[in-house]
Formats: sequence, C-alpha cells, structure tokens
Amino acid sequence: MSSKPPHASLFQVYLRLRPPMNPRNDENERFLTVETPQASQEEEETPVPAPTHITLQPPNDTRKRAIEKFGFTKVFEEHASQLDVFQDTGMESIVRGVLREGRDGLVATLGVTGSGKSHTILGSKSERGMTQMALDVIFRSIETARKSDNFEISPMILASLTASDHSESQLFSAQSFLDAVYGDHNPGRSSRAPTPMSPSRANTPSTEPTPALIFPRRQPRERALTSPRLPIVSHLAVDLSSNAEYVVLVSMYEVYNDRIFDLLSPSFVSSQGNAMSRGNAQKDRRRPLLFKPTEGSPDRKLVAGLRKIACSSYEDALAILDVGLTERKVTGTGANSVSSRSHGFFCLEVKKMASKRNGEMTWSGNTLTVVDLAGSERARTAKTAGATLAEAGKINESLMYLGQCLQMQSNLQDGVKTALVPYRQCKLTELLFSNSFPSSNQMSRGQYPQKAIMIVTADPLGDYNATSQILRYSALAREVTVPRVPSLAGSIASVPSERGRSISGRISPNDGLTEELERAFAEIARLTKDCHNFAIRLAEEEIARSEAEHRLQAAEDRCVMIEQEVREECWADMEEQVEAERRRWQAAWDEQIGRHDDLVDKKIELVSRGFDIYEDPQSTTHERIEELESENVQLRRRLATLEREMSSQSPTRKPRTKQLPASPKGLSNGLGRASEIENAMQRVNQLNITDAMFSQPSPMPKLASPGKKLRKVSTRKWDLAPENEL
Ligand SMILES: Nc1ncnc2c1ncn2[C@@H]1O[C@H](COP(=O)(O)OP(=O)(O)OP(=O)(O)O)[C@@H](O)[C@H]1O
Repeated sequence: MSSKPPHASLFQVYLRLRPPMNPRNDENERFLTVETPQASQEEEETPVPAPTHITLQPPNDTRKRAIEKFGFTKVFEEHASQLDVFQDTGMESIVRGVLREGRDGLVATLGVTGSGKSHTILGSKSERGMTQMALDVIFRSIETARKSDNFEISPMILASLTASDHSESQLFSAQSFLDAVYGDHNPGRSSRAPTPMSPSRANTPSTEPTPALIFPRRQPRERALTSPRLPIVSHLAVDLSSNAEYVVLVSMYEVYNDRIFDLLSPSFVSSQGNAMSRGNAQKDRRRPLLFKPTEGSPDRKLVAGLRKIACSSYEDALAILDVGLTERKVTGTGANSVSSRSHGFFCLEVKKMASKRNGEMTWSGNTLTVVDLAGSERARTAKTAGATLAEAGKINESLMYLGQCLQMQSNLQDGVKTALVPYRQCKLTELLFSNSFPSSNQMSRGQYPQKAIMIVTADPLGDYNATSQILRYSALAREVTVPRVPSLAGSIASVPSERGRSISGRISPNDGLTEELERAFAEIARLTKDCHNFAIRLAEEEIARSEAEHRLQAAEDRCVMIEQEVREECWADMEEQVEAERRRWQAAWDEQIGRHDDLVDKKIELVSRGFDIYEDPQSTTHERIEELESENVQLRRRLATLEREMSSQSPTRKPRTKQLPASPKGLSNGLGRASEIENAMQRVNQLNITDAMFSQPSPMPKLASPGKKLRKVSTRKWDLAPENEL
C-alpha cells in the first residue's frame, strides 16, 4: 500500500498526533502505532524518510475487528512542534502561491473533539499557530517588497479597494475598526497610523466609504497584548521581486448550524464580552450571510457582505484575529473545556496595488483561508445535552458530508470514475471545495484551483471508534488486514510428506492413499483460502457496520436536534400565545377598571351634589337684573308709544307720563287703551321695587330658589302686547 502522489488529490492530507495531556495519568490503551519507514538500502546516507502510515489496532474486546492501516502524505508524531508542522506541510509553498503565483490557499484541520485542531491552527499562549505564522510570513514578505517604508492605508486606498472588491463587503481600516472595538483605552497600539479624524488627515479628500461601524466596546484581552512570538518564521519569508504596495484584508466568519455568520460584525454584546460566557440558549440574532455569485463575480461564489479589515502590519492583523475569536462560538464539553461549536474561517486576502499612468489604482491578489473545523464528537463522551447536543448533531452531519467528499477524492485518485464530488450538500463542503474546481472560463482568466492541505489531528489514547471513523474517510490510502489464524491444513500436510520420505527414503507404495491425501490437502488449502477471503469480507462488513453505526449516530443526533428545534418552536409559540392572552386580559381588566372608576366618580359626584348644591346668588341676581332692566326698557318704550298714540288722538292733552303713578284710575277712559297703560305702569313700578330688592343682599337662604319668586315678576308678552298681536 502506498499513498498517492500529492498532485492527484484535492487536499494533501497530513496526520498530526496529539501528545498525552497528562502522561502519568493516562489509563487508556494506545490504539495507534506509527509505521517506521524503510530507509533506502542503496543510499545509506539518505536520511530516514518521515513516516506516512499508521496502524490502528482495535481494542481487545469481544468484537473481532480488523486491523486497519492508513496512509497519509506525512505523519507528525507527538513530539512534532508547531514549526515542524508549518514547514513540513508546505505552508511556505501555499503562502508563495498566494503571494506570487496567483493561487488561493486553504489550510484546514479535521479531527475528533479535543484532538488538537485549534492548537494547530491558532496555537496556545506560548506558541503561535498556523494562522499567526502564515500572517507573519506574509507581512515579512510584503515588507521587503514595499516601495515606501511608511505605508499607510489612506481613505483613498480604502475607497479604491472597496471599488475593486466583488463580494459586496464593507471595508474599514484596522485602525478605525480597532478604535470602534476598544475605544480610546487601547494601550500598545500607539504605533498605528493616525485616525481618519487626525489633523494629518484633515486635508486628505475624504473618499473613505462610511458604512456604520458599530461594534460593542471591548476591553482589550490580555492575549492580544502579549501574543507569543515563537516559533520564529523569518527565514520562511517569500522573496517578492516586484516593488509594489500591499494591503492584507482580514475577514472572519463561522459556519454555525449550517449558516454563515460574520465574526467581525456581531449583533449583540454579552455582559462579559466573551463568547464563552454567552449561553448557547441565547437566541442567535445575527444575520446570516449568503455564499453566492455576485454582480462582480458571476461565475464564482463568494461570501457576500462580510466586513473586511485592511491591515498594513502584523500587529493589526493579530488584533483583528483576536477580536473575531472572542465572537466565535466555543463552549466547555465533557471532551474539551474549550470546544469549538462552529467551523471557523479566517481569510487573509493579500492585495497588490498597481498604479496606472492616470493615477488610477488597480488591485489584484489571492486569499489564504485557514479553517478550524469543529470536532466530531459522541454525545456519550462529550456529555452534551440540549442546545450543545443539537450543535453537535449539526457538526457531525456537516463532517459526514465532508467525509463523503474526501472519500470521493480518494476514489478519484484510485481511478474510479465516480460522479462529481458532492460538495454542495452543506455550507461547509461548499466553502471548502467550490474553489477546487474552477470553470474553464475562470482558468482562462488565470484563476487556478486552490492549493489545499488538510491536517487531521488524532489522539492515540482517545476515542477509538470516533478516530477510526475520521481516519477512514480522510486517509489517502487504506488497507485492511485480518489477523491470520495458524493454518491447520499446512501443518497436517507437512506431516505425511515428511513421514513418507523419512521412513523408507522412497515413494510409498500406497499411491492411492497418497493421492487421496493430496486431494484432501488441496481441498483444505482451498477452504483455508476461502476462509481467509471470508474473514476479509467480514472485516469489510465490520467496517461498513461501524460506518452505518456512525451514520445512525448522526441521524440520532439530528433527531435530537429536530426535537430540540420543535420544542423551542412550540415553546416560542406557547409563549407568544400566553403573551397575547395576557395582553387581552390586561386590556379587558384596564377597561373594566376604567368603567368602574367612571361609575365611582359619577356616584361621588351625585353624592356630593346632594350635599352641596350651590348656586351663585350674585351671578343669578345680576342676570335677573339685566333681564328686568331690558324688560323695563321695553315697557318704557311701549309706554312712550302708547302715550304718543294717545296724544295723537287728543292733541290738546299733554302727555301725562309723570302723573301715571299718582292716579292710575284716571287713565280709565273710553279710549280703550287706558287700562293697558295703567297695567304697564303698575308693572314698571313693581319692577322698580324689585330692583331695589335685589340691590340689597339676599335675605334668602342659599338653598331657596330665587328663580321661582323672580319668575313671578317677569313680564309676559301678553301683559303688554296689543290683543291683535297676541
Ligand atoms: N500538539 C499539542 N501539543 C500540546 N498540547 C496540545 C497539542 N494538541 C492539543 N493540545 C492541547 O489539547 C487541548 C485540546 O486541544 P484543542 O482545543 O486544540 O482541541 P480541538 O480539536 O480544537 O477541540 P474542539 O474540536 O472541541 O474545538 C488543549 O488544551 C490544547 O492545548
């Protein structure tokens, strides 16, 4: 068995073994051994090649399982350092591809939870990971090729970068982004370029696009300020001959529950500012992004609408990485205290600027994507429940699809004509593989398939079943051996022939018996061979069964997840209904209370009226006086009219207005109107009396109704008007 030449596969697959966490305390049996490679016999001075194969020895249980042997591009044993892995996986050539050859690069880690994926990709407090080392190599390489020593990302550069970007992204300078995240208390960042509002920039035409840069304020984490500097990779810097300006755009996203979320534009702030502290129960209110062809890139899918941060230094890029990592979903499980619950994608786009004669800037470049996959896990081992278990279901499902794609890759190498790699089954495989198959159109435009490596991590003392599952679909080659049972037929066969020759030194005369024996031996040999073949088939079946078990496990996880989702939906529905009902009852209650209050008010009013009916005597008196005065004026007018009439009938008589009160009876004459005048005069006199009466304070009690009395003295029309008018 030999692993296939690297160029034949989409991914070069490396295996890295994790050292035991506590060597003294590990009770688990080691199930994985590294095959020692054979040194070339011809050239004795040639160093021993690196191991490429491992053997998986099933645990000694009742199940007779086959021994499996797996082949990889290279196997890194427990003692391999971060730098060994960086150098020997060919990261340098991947970075060179991005910087010089116009080829995208992809580095991903795959493994069971807790096997060391994040350690490999992101490092630890004392050592850097693949991402940081790749960033260091990139920045060291472009610094030597830069035209100017003091390159600063001006608003103009940012604007031209935005115009050249096809992924509908929002671009910000690292400085404005970090200012938004950390505010002013940002020690250790004084070396960065001035802010866009600083005086040195005041004269620059403000062409920087200004989409809202909202980010919950954070306290800078300790790690961001004291990031490790080891291992040193300065010797790996790529020589870039051309003098140009470069900008590195950093973007980060995670695939969580098969949806893509930007890690650099969070939508909510956790109280402690750490994703670890965010309960998984908290609803995900982030807006998922689409992986789609865009207007500027119709034949290639891109994650659209990401936030991209333009960095001109290693420190800036590191700070951005740190911000994104605090947003990533991680949680503590039974298998790993800091377990990644999403597949993290960290994209480093290296943009090279070329200025045209008219001063216009054009940008070209490629992307290095570093992927930290979430680990497959068994609910029993990880002791997960609820939302974390549901997440695990999604993780296992996406890894199962990834396994199918990787298996298809090894089939392609074997020359098996299979259908296309089924990478469109989930977001994870789409993101990992869609750039591996550029269309002929893209190829003609100089877009080559990406260079990709997969680092499979395994714990030789960990979970045998989960590890063998991962190795089965990720290995470039696989061989199954069945432990041989000592052949009974062989031992029997050897005995008579020995005996036959040793006894006489000649061929036995009993030829018939010998022939029969030989036939029997041949039969036994055939049966033994069959038996061996059956054993191999049995081993294959055993593997298929364990794969089916794995799928069953994934399906069960999915069921649990669906159940969880349904429960959550029902719960949300129920809550909504209860809330609606509560609101309805509240409204009815408020209405009832309102009505009751009105009723009480009315009752109070009625009761208070009964006790205190008050009429302002003064205002009533005034009204009455006015009324009577106007009546008086009318009466006087009437009187004057009557007098004029009378005087017109007897021109010799003088008007007797003043005498009227003195002798009212004297008016009773035969003219027919005298009595009327007399009445009127009486009324006038009465009114005068009433006037006098009202000008005095009212002697009547308040409750008495003066209106009634006054009404008696009011003049009625028919008292004065001529009869014919009535
Ligand atoms: N090569 C190594 N050398 C030293 N420590 C290691 C190594 N690999 C892993 N570890 C340690 O093992 C623990 C688990 O590793 P890590 O978090 O990287 O696992 P993981 O595969 O990313 O898990 P998950 O999928 O749950 O996120 C960590 O404490 C890490 O520091």
